[in-house]
Amino acid sequence: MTDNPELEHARLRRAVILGPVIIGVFMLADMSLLPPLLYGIYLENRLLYQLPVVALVVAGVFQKPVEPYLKLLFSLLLLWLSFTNFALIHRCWTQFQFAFPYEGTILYAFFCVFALRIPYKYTFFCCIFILSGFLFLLYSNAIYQERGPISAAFVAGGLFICVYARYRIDRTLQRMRSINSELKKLSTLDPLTNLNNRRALMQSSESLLALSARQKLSFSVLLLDLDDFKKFNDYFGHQKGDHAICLQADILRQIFRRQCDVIGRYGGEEFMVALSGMSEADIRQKCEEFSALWQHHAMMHAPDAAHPVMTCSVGVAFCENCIGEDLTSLIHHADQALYKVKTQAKGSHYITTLPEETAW
Ligand SMILES: Nc1nc2c(ncn2[C@@H]2O[C@H](COP(=O)(O)OP(=O)(O)OP(=O)(O)O)[C@@H](O)[C@H]2O)c(=O)[nH]1
Repeated sequence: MTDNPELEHARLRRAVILGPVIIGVFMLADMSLLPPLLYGIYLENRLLYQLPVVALVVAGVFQKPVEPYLKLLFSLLLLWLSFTNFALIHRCWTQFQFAFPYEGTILYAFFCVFALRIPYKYTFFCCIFILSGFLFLLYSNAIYQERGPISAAFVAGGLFICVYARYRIDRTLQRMRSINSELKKLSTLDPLTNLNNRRALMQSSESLLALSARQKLSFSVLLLDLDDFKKFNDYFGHQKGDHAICLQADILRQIFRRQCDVIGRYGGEEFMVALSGMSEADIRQKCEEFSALWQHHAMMHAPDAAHPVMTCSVGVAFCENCIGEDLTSLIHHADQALYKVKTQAKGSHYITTLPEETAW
């Protein structure tokens, strides 16, 4: 199982190419067993009815527009191969009283279901059709005579194994996928706020910085830290503290709405935002909107805090041209800017423009 659809598709192409090779090998084996009288109808069946369809399917697998229909295509291929095989068995019997072997039916099913990975539901319906076709063939002609019932049981058993094994494989894959996505979520999300955790935040910010440098866009790092949060926690308790942290996350989501904006929890009550392609004036406006939203919520603060309601300080490192900048140094500049706000005017913001020149 892989999450890479390109790799999966390449594997499928290799598997489907294997199909005609296997049919070719079986043709050689069949020809060595068949009475020469049957060569004509055998070759007609394989070369005129089966191989051209297999070749069409192989060609189809290499066409992008066919990709969404591959499951259906492989199911139709399985039905076609099985029923043309039944037609051959029928002709060999009615024209020459020769009981052509039926085992190929099971091999076609195994190949299409497991190598070409026809999903369980498609497999189920295909196998019902194939088994019905085989039973009809068997009981409308006395091809395998007294071995008829055991042949029917063999085909039914083979097809049942196909359906059941495919069902188990699909279920296991489904469970693995959901466990995988759960693990991915756990490894990238902060459980309290559902924002990026520090690891994911750093990764996404690094990618955004690289992209901004390539596209010659501006890049900014914002560090946001709730003011006097220790006092808030001490006065109202940790649960209320958690509530304030979640509100901070909600406010950040409301302010930084673009898909490319990276928001995450940097640690404790400190958050970080990485923005691309925004002017210094845009950033300033965002910081003001952010403070205004905290004012709007008017969350009561501890009596000994700097402000009567909860506020948040913001330190920003802004660079118009971020080619050659590295994230750690930008975070360091944002942290210094935040320190200035904390020591001089909690609840406001400070922007450090790189190369350095500062503005309140
Ligand atoms: N409730 C809660 N508190 C947290 C969490 N993470 C960190 N804290 C608290 O956040 C507080 C941070 O305190 P400080 O770093 O001293 O900062 P501060 O009190 O906000 O002071 P200034 O930053 O100078 O305004 C500590 O009391 C931590 O226990 C959390 O997930 N939940």
